[in-house]
Amino acid sequence: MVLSAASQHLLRVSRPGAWGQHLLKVSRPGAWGQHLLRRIGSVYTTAKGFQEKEIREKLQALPGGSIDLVKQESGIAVLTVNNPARMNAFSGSMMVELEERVSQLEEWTEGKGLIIQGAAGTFCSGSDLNAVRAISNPQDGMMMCMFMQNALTRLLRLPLLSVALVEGSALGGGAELTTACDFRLMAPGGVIQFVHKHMGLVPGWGGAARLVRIVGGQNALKMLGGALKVDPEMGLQIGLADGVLEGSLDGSGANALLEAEQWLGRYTTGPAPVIRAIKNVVVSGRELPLEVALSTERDVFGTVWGGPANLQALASKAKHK
Ligand SMILES: CC[C@H](C(=O)O)C(=O)SCCNC(=O)CCNC(=O)[C@H](O)C(C)(C)COP(=O)(O)OP(=O)(O)OC[C@H]1O[C@@H](n2cnc3c(N)ncnc32)[C@H](O)[C@@H]1OP(=O)(O)O
Repeated sequence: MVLSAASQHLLRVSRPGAWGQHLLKVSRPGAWGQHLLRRIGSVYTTAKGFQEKEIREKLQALPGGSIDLVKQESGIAVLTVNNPARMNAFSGSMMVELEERVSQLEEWTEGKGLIIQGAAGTFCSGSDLNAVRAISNPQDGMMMCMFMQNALTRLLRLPLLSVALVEGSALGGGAELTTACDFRLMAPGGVIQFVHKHMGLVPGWGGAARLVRIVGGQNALKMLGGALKVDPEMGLQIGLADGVLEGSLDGSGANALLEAEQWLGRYTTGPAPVIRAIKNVVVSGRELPLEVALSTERDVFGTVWGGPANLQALASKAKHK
């Protein structure tokens, strides 16, 4: 089997066994998520021609809106794409803020889940077209593309179970953002649409690569080639949507967010180290070559075997003579 350069790199970086010694020294299972991210690292680095400092400064100079993050005691964080005057389109500074929020979440060792929503009852209409015009030259466009691919890849790799709560429109880069979550929940009337063809584009934030892995090549081709408007019914049918919400009775987003938290709660109830370990073994199974994934799974197993949750479960299930 011919391994890609990336897989060969991964095998070198994470040769089976090497992680075992290192990970067994890792005291806090939560730290494992950071370890995995560090060892796999960002997709693009300076060594690969990515001039992060320069593009970050250029994006920062394109203001508007915000990316708001609330980390709750429950272990579920809520990230809000907040630019309602522009249908929550991403300004340049919002792209920088997204990366900063991902960094905060990478350091949040008590976290178990993440819900991403848009402000004012709509999700996100992609890049702010005004910002896009300001960086429409090839060099800046490629750097923005790499900046967002790095941020969204790290988002999907977080040791948190993540949900995109799609109310209203998720268009272009907004559609791509939904694919950087583990799950998508759609509210009645919600639409996910890869409008890139209408812009003379293809996805650039990694949305095509992730979409193929979610819905398969044929469905991805139809969605991109036809710029299909995926509603909740179609989303369920093709596997893009993992659930459809009852919807807000009063039109506010509050009920939808509560519904999404209740849905996510089915999968995040339990000790944070165990929930985070579950996401980590799925990330490695999803992204790493089999033998590396197996040894990674063993290493993660080693961080919870005999841990507080395991010992407590054993004690409670011990057969009392
Ligand atoms: C790799 C990602 C890719 C890239 O970076 O190249 C992109 O994401 S490109 C952007 C792709 N997104 C779009 O093409 C969506 C553009 N917006 C729309 O189609 C509509 O606005 C829609 C369907 C989201 C909402 O339509 P509606 O009629 O309900 O509202 P308006 O169109 O009147 O929008 C209200 C207000 O928001 C402004 N707006 C909406 N989307 C954007 C955007 N992406 N960039 C900048 N501004 C946006 C719109 O201009 C209106 O502003 P106003 O000042 O009131 O005219």
